[in-house]
Amino acid sequence: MTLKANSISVRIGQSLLLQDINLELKPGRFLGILGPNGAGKSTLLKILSGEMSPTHGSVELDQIPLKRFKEDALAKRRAVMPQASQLAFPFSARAVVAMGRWPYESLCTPFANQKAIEKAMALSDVRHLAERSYSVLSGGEKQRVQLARALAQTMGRAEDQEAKYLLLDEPTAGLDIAHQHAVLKAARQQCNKHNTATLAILHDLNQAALYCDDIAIISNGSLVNVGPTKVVMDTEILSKTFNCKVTKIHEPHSTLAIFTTSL
Ligand SMILES: Nc1ncnc2c1ncn2[C@@H]1O[C@H](COP(=O)(O)OP(=O)(O)OP(=O)(O)O)[C@@H](O)[C@H]1O
Repeated sequence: MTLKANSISVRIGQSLLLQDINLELKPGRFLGILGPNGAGKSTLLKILSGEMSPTHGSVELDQIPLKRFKEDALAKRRAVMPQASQLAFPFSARAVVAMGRWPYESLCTPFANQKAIEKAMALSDVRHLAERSYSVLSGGEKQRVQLARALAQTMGRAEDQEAKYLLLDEPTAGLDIAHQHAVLKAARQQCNKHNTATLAILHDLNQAALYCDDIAIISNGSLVNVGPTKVVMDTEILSKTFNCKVTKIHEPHSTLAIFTTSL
C-alpha cells in the first residue's frame, strides 16, 4: 500500500518544473519535503494528489494508476491540505471541517462522522472557532481549520472509512510557534495511530528533524536526496541546497541536534 511517483517530469511551456522524480509514501511514515522557494515542492504535491497530471511518468495509488480514480474514489483514499490562502468558503468552521467526512457519508453513521469531526477540531485547536464564519477567520485560524478538515478525512473506524494518505502543503506557514508544533504533533499522532502515510512540505529544518521519519530534498525541480531523516539532513547537502551555511549543534545530554543557519 503506497503512493508512488514513477519518473515524474512536469513541463509547462518552456519551464521544466519537475524532472525525473521517484518517490514513495508509505503507511505509518511521515515524509518531509524540504527545498528552496520555487523548487517544485507544491507542484510535486499536486501531482501526488491528482490535482495535476505529469508530462512524463506516472503516479500509482495502492498499485493502481492515479489517473484511473474518479474524484469521489480519490477523496476516500487521500486527504489534502492545500495552502489555506487559496481557499474561501461561505460556511462555519465546523461545516468546513465536516467536508472532510463527505466522502464517507454513506459508509459511516452520523455519530461516527461527528466524533471524527470533533476529534480533528480538538487536535487542531479550533473547537472554539466552530460556529464562526470561515471567511472572517485569521490566516492562521483558517490554516488550522483546513488541517482539521484533512485530519477528519483520515479518522474513520475502519480502513474503508478513512483516507490512508495525508498530504500537507506548508501546514505550519503563518502559524505562531506553539501552533506550528501543535499542527505537526497532530499529524505525527495521526500517522502513528492510524498508520496514515503522511507528507508535509516544511521550511523549518529543526521541525523536519523532530517530526519526520524521512526527508526528500527538492532543488530546481530535481530530487537531491531522499531517505531517513538522520541520513538525509546532512549539513553539506543542506548548505548547498539552500545556498547558506547550515551547521549542526549537538546538545549536551541529548540525542537531538539543532540546525542553525547563516549566510
Ligand atoms: N501553472 C504554472 N505555470 C507556470 N509555472 C508554474 C506554474 N505553477 C508553478 N510554476 C512555477 O514552478 C516553479 C515551482 O513552483 P512550486 O509552487 O512547485 O514551488 P515550491 O517549491 O512549492 O515553492 P515555495 O516554497 O515558494 O512555495 C516556480 O518557479 C513556479 O513559478
